[in-house]
Amino acid sequence: MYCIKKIKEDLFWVGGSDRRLALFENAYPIPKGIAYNSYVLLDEKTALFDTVDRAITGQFIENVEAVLGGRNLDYIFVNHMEPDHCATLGEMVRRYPDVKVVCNAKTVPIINQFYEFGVDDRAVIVKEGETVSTGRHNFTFYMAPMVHWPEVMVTYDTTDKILFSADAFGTFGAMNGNLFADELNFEREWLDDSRRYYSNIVGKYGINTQALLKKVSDLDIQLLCPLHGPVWRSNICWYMDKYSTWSSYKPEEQAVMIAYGSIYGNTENAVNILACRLAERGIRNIVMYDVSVTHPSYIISEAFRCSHLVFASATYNAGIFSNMEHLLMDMKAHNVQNRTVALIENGSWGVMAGKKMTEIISEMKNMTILDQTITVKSSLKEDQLSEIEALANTIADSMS
Ligand SMILES: Cc1cc2nc3c(=O)[nH]c(=O)nc-3n(C[C@H](O)[C@H](O)[C@H](O)COP(=O)(O)O)c2cc1C
Repeated sequence: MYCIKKIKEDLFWVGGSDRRLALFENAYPIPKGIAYNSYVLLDEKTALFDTVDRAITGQFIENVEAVLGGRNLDYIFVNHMEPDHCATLGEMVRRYPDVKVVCNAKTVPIINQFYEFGVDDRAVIVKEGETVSTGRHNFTFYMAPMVHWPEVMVTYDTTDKILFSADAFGTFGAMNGNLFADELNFEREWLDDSRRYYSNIVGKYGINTQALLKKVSDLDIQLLCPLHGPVWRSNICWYMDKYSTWSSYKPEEQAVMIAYGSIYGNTENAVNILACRLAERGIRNIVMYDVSVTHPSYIISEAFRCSHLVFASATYNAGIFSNMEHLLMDMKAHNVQNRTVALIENGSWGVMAGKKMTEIISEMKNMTILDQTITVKSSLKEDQLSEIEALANTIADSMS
């Protein structure tokens, strides 16, 4: 049976959710599932805004058919050609053989790479600022390269002030009946997953995201329709501000995140003591992660949130404990920058972790590494507690 939501008189959500998928992009855990949004407009011409992932094909086809109610599909607007949004494009073309595909020039070769149907004859190729009309509605296009593939564009409905924003403003999380963000406690229940989605999926492309935000900043947006997660009809500026902070790599909060890699527990013991000393200096809401337990996507997301990062690692085969090394390389790849960093290293015969961590972090932009790296030799001793106190003082001072 179809499962659709009416958004406006003539606009319907025809997407669906997957709560079985363990890893989004076969990389990122999604314990709360993922939604694939797609929208049908019933104007003088009918239009479909993007399609969905293969996993929900059956539901999607029923939804589109139900909304169209026997009408033909005239247009498919392709804002993004990643398979989680285009896997059912071929099937739509097969079912609606006269459909025109509205896309930009960069999209055409990608469609032809993924599909055999040959889009050239049916493509309506649009450029920045051009307009396509479906009757009452007029649509203008803004290119958003690398947010988060090169062909991405966003589509603005100048009639009803709706922005179809592709992957921008998306989030992990299945839709559980409430389609609109104002029906959810977004800040409490969704913001962390939204940040984790942005930082891991698009985070590398902050400059591109900033460019898109600039382009859409003058638009009157009454409705924000991303391809994942809830639809926004209020508080849109608040959410865009979050995107602005994340994409400019500014810390969202003055806060401390501690990540440690420990085999036998002595490095962990050192950061536990440091966290207690930080708390005594009035630092609240300290977060701490064991890099062997917590998936890096969560820690990267926290690095986008927090102003101060502490990395503590045992030495491992003359290098960094492997999970910590992986995390730091991942952070570098995601362009984490503008943070204050403190380091703790540990080893039993040739301590190398601090030097190696410094090398990786130094290659990241504008990272201030405090010159108070603490070296633990196997286990922390009484006479090193003053070093921990001193590091806690430095971190606390740099936060005020
Ligand atoms: C596989 C392996 C490789 C190690 N390689 C080194 C090394 O190259 N240099 C060193 O000083 N310690 C090395 N260690 C020892 C640990 O770094 C050291 O015991 C440290 O104190 C462990 O801290 P933890 O209690 O937080 O796990 C290695 C340990 C393991 C298990």
